[in-house]
Amino acid sequence: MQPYPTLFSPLELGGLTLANRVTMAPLYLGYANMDGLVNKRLLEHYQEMGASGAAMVMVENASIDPRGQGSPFTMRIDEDRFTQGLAGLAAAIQAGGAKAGLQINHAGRFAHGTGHPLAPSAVPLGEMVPEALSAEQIAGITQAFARAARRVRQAGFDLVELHGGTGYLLAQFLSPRTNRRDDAYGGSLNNRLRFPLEVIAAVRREVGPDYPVGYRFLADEWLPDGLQLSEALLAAPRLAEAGLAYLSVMGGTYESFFLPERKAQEQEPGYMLSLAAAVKQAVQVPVIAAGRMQDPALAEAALTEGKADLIGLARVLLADPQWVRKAQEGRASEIVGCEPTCGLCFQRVAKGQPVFCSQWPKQKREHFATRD
Ligand SMILES: Cc1cc2nc3c(=O)[nH]c(=O)nc-3n(C[C@H](O)[C@H](O)[C@H](O)COP(=O)(O)O)c2cc1C
Repeated sequence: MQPYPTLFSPLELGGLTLANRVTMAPLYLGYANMDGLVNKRLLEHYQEMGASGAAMVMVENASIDPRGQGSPFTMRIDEDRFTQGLAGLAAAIQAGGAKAGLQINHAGRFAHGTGHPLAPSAVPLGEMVPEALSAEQIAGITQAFARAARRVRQAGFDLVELHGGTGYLLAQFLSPRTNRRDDAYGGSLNNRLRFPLEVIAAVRREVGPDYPVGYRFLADEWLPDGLQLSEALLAAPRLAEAGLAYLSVMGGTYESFFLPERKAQEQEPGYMLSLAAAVKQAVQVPVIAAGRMQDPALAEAALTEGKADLIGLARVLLADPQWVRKAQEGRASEIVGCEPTCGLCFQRVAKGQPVFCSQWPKQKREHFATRD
């Protein structure tokens, strides 16, 4: 008998039929070269993820604007010339049987590079003071999101996801901490929602009414003066009703991840599940819960208890690409776990090195460890 019947039951998501409730959550790995193009390493990795048995694979964030690129090794989707390579990535995932999605992003104040990053307001980040966006620049970025979403569709992906998590630009507008504007884009929650809602509307116009648009949603910044869950629960239905296929819930930003109390929390199984459960109560669309959903029994319970509709696996699936098959075949005890105290993937991202997992066999680690 199937030990996790709900986990392996199908789900309708924005018009797509997913074979089960497992999705690969986006995981930036720094595999692109500085040209932002899809390369062999990316194809190889995502082909493996597409064949993992997960019903959907959401490819890590790709940059919609050179001034919004998270790192020099982030994939780009800000010009038509990137579409062809991305089409290969979509096909590689779909060849394994999974639905393929691509996450698109503007990193705002967390963008890398020289000069001033752009942000809703000039709120310092350490020594760096970002440049507050003008209304014209906001309109330009909104259009860049829409054009990027069109390229996602043209590349053959089944859906697009807007990155409103990790404290990137969409989240920066929603946050009372990073959005101190006194125009129509700042102040009240209504005003702080304006930019994300305009982006969703522009993307919808560009991709059409039937193409699924998902949203990575930061439900709590986990910072005293940041966006709190109580306010996020008012924002979530507004975003969802603007035409989203789902909300993929997360907590924390680059400014909270490394606080000692948050580090301990991040090592707990299902550490973002309570956020997903709260958001699920507030919206009508499906909700994805990620965050050390290592144990298939925990994933099954999250679904049967109505805390989430889909389970997102990021490091969990990276550590063991056989997770889905092992769970499905009653071999959960054989799953190779992501080690909670390891942090190697974060460390390599921070150093600009391509990520490998400490749990991988030596040959695979060496294969992915060096840039072409
Ligand atoms: C190295 C690394 C890169 C990540 N990159 C992204 C990303 O590009 N987009 C995103 O929405 N989340 C990203 N995340 C967050 C994951 O999607 C996920 O929410 C989180 O890692 C918890 O799930 P897990 O315990 O299965 O890894 C990243 C996380 C890590 C550790």
